[in-house]
Amino acid sequence: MSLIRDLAEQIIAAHRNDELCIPIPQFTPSNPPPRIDNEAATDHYELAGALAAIHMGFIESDAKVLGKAWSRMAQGDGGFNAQKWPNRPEHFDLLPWTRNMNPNAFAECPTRLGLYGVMPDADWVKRMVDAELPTVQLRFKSDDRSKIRKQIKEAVAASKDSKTLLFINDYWEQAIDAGAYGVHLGQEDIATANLDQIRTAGLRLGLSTHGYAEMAYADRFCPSYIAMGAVFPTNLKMMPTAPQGLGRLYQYAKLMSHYPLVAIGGIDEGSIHAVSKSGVGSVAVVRAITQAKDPRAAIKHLQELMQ
Ligand SMILES: Cc1ncc(COP(=O)(O)OP(=O)(O)O)c(N)n1
Ligand SMILES: Cc1ncsc1CCOP(=O)(O)O
Ligand SMILES: [Mg+2]
Repeated sequence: MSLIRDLAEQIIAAHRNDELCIPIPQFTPSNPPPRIDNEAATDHYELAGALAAIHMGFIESDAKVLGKAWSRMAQGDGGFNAQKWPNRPEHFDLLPWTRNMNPNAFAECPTRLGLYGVMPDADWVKRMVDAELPTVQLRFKSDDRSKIRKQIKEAVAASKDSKTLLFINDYWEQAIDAGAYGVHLGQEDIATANLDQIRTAGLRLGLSTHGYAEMAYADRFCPSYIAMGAVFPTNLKMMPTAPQGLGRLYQYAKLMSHYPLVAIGGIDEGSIHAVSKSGVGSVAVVRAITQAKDPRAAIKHLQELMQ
């Protein structure tokens, strides 16, 4: 175990200043780190990579995926180098083929979806279409099926013959019926949605991810875009992981650069420039638009800052 600990310490030391670590509670005998050596790990690098990741504040599922990535990277390079960080699709065993060669790929969408407004109702969607926002999502939450249908119908009508691409959050069946451009689903939503139906209907599919394990899982579906977040704290949604921060976002964007990417969560005028520099082609915001004194002016400013 001491060799593994030594390798893990080298990784942590090499990446201390990369903004990949997020604060985690101090591990103590009564609060021990998750065990990462209890499965059939194939080599020291896998265990060391996972151990380092746990101590850098990655959740257990991400640490396991990272451990395997460290192992593949060391094998591919013919040796271990703590200064590197796994960031290539083959390190994470992502699909080897391109979208064009994958019969199960979802319909393509632009690589750069630009400023992406996630809006609470169809009236907000209309305002965004009028402001010529390139991408908008209707994220209307309700248990009332007729209200949902009406909201989706209005939002689709507003975006028809416009410059705006409209994604519908969650309600994939109604989105197909209404002829929306695309659907956005979270990881839990994938379990219950009929993805074949969405694909066959030709709708684009965006998937949420919150870390390495979810990105690797999302890749199996070859969605139209992958959303990554929350980058910063947000009070609009309970997130399954801590805010990921810019350091991780930059690594995620490098790894998934063959997909159209969307960054989301707590992004505002103060951060959108740095977020865009990660390489994502789109930045999704809620409050930066809906809580702005002048939403149109905010959109213009946010778009300028994204350049
Ligand atoms: C662009 C974008 N990214 C992430 C989400 C969140 O989706 P999900 O995890 O399914 O959560 P809900 O939005 O359904 O509460 C999103 N909507 N859009
Ligand atoms: C829907 C959603 N999914 C991840 S973060 C988020 C909300 C983002 O809202 P804001 O941009 O106001 O932080
Ligand atoms: Mg959802």
